[in-house]
Amino acid sequence: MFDYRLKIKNASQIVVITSNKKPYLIGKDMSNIEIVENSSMIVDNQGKIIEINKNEIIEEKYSNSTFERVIDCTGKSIIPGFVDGHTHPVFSGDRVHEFAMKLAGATYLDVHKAGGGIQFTVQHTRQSTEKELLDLLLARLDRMLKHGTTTIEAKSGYGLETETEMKMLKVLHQANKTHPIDIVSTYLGAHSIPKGLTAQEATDDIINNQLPELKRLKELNEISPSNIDVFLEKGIYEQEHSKQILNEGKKLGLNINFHGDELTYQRSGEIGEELQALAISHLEKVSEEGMIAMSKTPTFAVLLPTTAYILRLEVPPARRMIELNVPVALGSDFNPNAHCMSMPFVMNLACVLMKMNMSEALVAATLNSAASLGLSKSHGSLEVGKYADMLIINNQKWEHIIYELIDPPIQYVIKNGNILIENK
Ligand SMILES: N=CN[C@@H](CCC(=O)O)C(=O)O
Ligand SMILES: [Zn+2]
Repeated sequence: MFDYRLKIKNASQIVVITSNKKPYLIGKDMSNIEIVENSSMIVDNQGKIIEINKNEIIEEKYSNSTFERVIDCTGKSIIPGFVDGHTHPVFSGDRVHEFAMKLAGATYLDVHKAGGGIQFTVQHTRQSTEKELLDLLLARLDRMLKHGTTTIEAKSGYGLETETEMKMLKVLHQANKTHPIDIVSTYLGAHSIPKGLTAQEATDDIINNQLPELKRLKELNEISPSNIDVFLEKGIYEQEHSKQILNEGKKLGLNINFHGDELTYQRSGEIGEELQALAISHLEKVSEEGMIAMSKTPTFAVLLPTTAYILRLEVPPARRMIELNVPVALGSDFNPNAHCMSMPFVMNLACVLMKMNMSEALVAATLNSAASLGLSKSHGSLEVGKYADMLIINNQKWEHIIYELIDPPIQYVIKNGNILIENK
């Protein structure tokens, strides 16, 4: 047995984000991240950071200690592992044919109304076994890890009835036990109105059938959802039904974390404050009042620049949100519509399309996305007592993770102090 699991030495920069246990950053603080230069780090045998300090101090203090692994980070920089705040990774069947339709001019709702989109994925996912879905998910998690993601939020939502929704939550529960990526799961039975039902009938099914089964299986420890979600949208779950569903979930102890104001303005920010939502995703069409409401709760804005990019939509007003002190997080929105598993690409889009600066994008993809999942006590920054989830970048300057498009220089992916990916 070694004294410690890992020593990182001689890093040009360790981007700790913050060192005073702030649960998340807002406003100008998002641009002032903390970086410790010419530094080293010690990780204990539980995978937690016990010290980050200047090279000389660590060398002297731990000169008689033994380490399972030592990595010389001369000329390299270190950032926290990414926390992807919004994904839909459990599904079968791809939708590459719809990508062609959209390139030819079809909108998301055109495809949806023609029976494609979510409905297409629902048909395929209902037919897949738990094992098939788990295998697909594990392969996707491996790909996310290669891009530096160490924690994700992940939704159900391609079942729209009790059996398949619970199957998806079971798959997420199993994957969380077997895969190194930490998964925070979200119940999204209200992702679309199932074929043949009205919105009222679908709402009743969720409240009377799906949520009671969710409660039962959660008590049996077969599933572990932390959040409840709805797709609050015109012609899908509109305001009254969304509020009813979210409130029922809240009664079961789930955090409210929903899709809002994506294609049309639906008072999402205002509803978020009313229901004390933890997070709202998308927000392309949010109002000024909605943003002010979100800053009060506070409710995290989980922004998904891949959606606007793929669907050629307006981007959400990230700059105004930051000015108004709304806590801003980022997610890949990985799903069969926006097939993106790369948080470096998401951060690049956030900078180029939404005009965030690189520090803001990094905070949004680490500490703030962890906080949007209630995890920032243990994840999202490199602070003493937190898990050593981090990426070693093969460059002295951490910004290369955003600047180098497509193939950024991630040399190591480390989770709980264990080296999971080591590139030459
Ligand atoms: N907008 C709703 N849900 C997903 C898309 C899901 C799908 O098209 O399969 C999203 O966040 O973009
Ligand atoms: Zn989504």
